[in-house]
Amino acid sequence: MVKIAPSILSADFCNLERDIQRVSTADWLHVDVMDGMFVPNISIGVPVVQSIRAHTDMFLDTHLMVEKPGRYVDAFAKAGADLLSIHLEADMPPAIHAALDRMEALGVKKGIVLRPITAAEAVVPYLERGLDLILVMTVEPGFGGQSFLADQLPKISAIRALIDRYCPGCRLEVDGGVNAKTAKDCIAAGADVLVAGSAIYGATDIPAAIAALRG
Ligand SMILES: O=C(CO)[C@H](O)[C@H](O)COP(=O)(O)O
Repeated sequence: MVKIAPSILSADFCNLERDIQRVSTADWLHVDVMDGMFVPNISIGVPVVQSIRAHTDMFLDTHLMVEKPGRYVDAFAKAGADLLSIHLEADMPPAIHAALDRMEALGVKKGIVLRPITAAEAVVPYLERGLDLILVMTVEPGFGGQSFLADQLPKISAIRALIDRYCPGCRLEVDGGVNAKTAKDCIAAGADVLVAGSAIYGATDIPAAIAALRG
């Protein structure tokens, strides 16, 4: 069953509670945290996640686009994130493993993320530790509203094969430029969680847009 995760990066931050309610037919809420260092944009941080948690029961799928993400695992877990995903490019492998260990200790679900430049094989050292999610970026992280990078589809297929073999139960998420058309390609390649910002918040009929993404 494919899960749809609207990205609140495309919401109106002055009306965030309203915009979260508007996507209540979706499965997860995707929260993009950007530090202005790992990516050239700054979005939201711990206090906003804490406020969101107080206003919704939706699963908070929290994507940390920050350098040295291990520094923030405790704070986001305490704020109420259900899942934290961290970029493999954001620190050295021992520090990534330590951050994942910490998520496990805190009882928060754990994920890893790949920028478009990072090869599928980079996930291999993490597979047997029982990840909850692998996120493949299909745009350069940092901004919503970009075009889907179709050259990432073979990577999605390759990671699907690795998950099926070594990490069953791990979700495979795609983020960036996902719309009703590209969603079909992502699902065909093996994705089972789709993040979408513009395609959902830019639609006049949001429940219909969410249904269209499900296929
Ligand atoms: O992580 C992101 C950007 O770094 C966003 O979640 C992503 O780009 C979603 O926006 P859109 O669907 O408009 O492409």
